[in-house]
Amino acid sequence: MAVIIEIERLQLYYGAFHALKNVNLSIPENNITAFIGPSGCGKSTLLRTLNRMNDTIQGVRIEGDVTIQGRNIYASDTEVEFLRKRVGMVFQQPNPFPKSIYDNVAYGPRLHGVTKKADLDALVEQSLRSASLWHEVKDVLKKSAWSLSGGQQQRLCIARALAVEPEILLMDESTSALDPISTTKIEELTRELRQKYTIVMVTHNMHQAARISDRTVFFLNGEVVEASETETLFRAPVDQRTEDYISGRFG
Ligand SMILES: Nc1ncnc2c1ncn2[C@@H]1O[C@H](COP(=O)(O)OP(=O)(O)OP(=O)(O)O)[C@@H](O)[C@H]1O
Repeated sequence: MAVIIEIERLQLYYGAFHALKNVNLSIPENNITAFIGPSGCGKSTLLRTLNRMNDTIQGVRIEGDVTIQGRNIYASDTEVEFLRKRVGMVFQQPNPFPKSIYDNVAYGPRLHGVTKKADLDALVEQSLRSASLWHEVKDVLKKSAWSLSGGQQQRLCIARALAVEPEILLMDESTSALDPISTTKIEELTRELRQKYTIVMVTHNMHQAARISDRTVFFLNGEVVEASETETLFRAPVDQRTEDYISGRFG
């Protein structure tokens, strides 16, 4: 399977605090990769290095390489705006803009220069369809995004991320604020999306990783302890620390 993201010798410091320690990881294309591990082990930090969201945090220092399709995203000539178009992100709390449903989805394409109404209409419909939301909102596109339920808002945020046609979608605990039915919908949607996108997700919920991911990476104290096929990691972990974590002995 083709590797789309290669992380090599990655170190990340928040000031004096060493948050990621020599991370080496290959992430395959059109797969769901889940990051699991106890609170504070560096899962979200690593996720944020993949679209340079840590750049906005003061005092962060990064060493090592992250390459996406062979290009080092920390090279000085990387256009961060373009990188974030290719690597979209969905957060823990649904965060639609205080705009209409339509304008939320059209926001990114407009920013990237799409102005024709017919083109925007097509992109909005296609993105909402991909996020399994079209049928619920097609007659109320002018309504405020804030009028939607939490689960619908999160699918709208997924549609908004997809509207700029990314290759990679980062999901940071994207279901943890949702009820079980909305969670199931997003899990099913994530499985569908992987046919077209590479998905990297952080989850607190081991069962969720086991249910939907293809590969799982277990972190502890800023280090990768074990990374393998999800089925293997949960059935026959190699490292004792992985075994202790997945069997609920800590975390
Ligand atoms: N902006 C920041 N400044 C300083 N330290 C930070 C910052 N963000 C995270 N950290 C620290 O880095 C470590 C890793 O945090 P991170 O949020 O990546 O962990 P996590 O595994 O995603 O945790 P959780 O599951 O609780 O979200 C933690 O010790 C955290 O306190």
